[in-house]
Amino acid sequence: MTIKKAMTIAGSDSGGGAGIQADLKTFQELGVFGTSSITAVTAQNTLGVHGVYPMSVDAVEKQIDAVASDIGLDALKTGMLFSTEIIEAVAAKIREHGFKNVIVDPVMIAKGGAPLLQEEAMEALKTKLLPLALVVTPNIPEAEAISGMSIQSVEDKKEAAKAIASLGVKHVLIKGGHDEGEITYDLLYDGESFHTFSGKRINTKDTHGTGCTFSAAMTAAIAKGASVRTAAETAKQFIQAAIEDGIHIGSGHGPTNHWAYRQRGGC
Ligand SMILES: Nc1ncnc2c1ncn2[C@@H]1O[C@H](COP(=O)(O)OP(=O)(O)O)[C@@H](O)[C@H]1O
Ligand SMILES: Cc1ncc(COP(=O)(O)O)c(N)n1
Repeated sequence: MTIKKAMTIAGSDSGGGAGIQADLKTFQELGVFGTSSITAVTAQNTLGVHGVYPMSVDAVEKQIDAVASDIGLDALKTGMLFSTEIIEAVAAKIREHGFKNVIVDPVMIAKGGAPLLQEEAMEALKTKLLPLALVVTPNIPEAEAISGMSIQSVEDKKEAAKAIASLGVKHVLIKGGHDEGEITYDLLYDGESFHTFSGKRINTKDTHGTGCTFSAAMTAAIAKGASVRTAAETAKQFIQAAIEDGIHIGSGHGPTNHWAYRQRGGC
């Protein structure tokens, strides 16, 4: 049996619901061996972010090199990258090692409002990292920030997806968690056509780490050889199960249930 491998380059969430922790749990549940390069340590729980401690560029680079030179990877995702320097270092390492299946989750702000990406780092994200990505998975505020457009309708979402694709990323998946309505719609643009993934919106406050979990599930599926579209379908099912079968941890915005998808028979 050949084990497929995925790497996450992201921040650590001490509360276990988002960041590196969410990514590794998701990789594990989908049968993929997970590795990591930690970009920042956050002191975080379900009530919010209590501290952000970025790693040095050297530490981020060495973690990537250590994994690449020995273990290798079939896909990699990025999450919280925090600064221009870290983004530039990660982009350079992606090019140096020739990593192909790169999924960028452009994490900017935690649900409680704490910044996880410095404002001035947006330019490096757009010009250095996105051109190397197979997929980028912004939520609606992130898609607005990257495209510079306001998103009020499905047509706006499509225009924003096209604008983001023009930065050089092959697939744009705009997540619909921040929309309103009984159904969530996630929109995938592959440079030619649009495809929508929908699910029942769950009325819950426990959505901490949904974006990280979604992009990690896509990364695991792509590591196993799925197309971007099939990977998005898997990720949608994974996150739907994880939100529906909530585990109610902590007194604020709790994490989702990473076991749920496999317990329902997915793998
Ligand atoms: N309340 C909810 N019920 C069902 N699905 C949700 C809910 N909130 C978010 N999702 C789904 O979770 C995934 C992450 O979405 P989103 O919340 O937009 O990302 P982020 O965590 O990056 O802000 C998407 O597939 C979205 O449709
Ligand atoms: C270390 C870290 N990375 C990412 C997020 C975003 O979480 P979400 O997926 O809920 O937007 C977070 N809160 N903390």
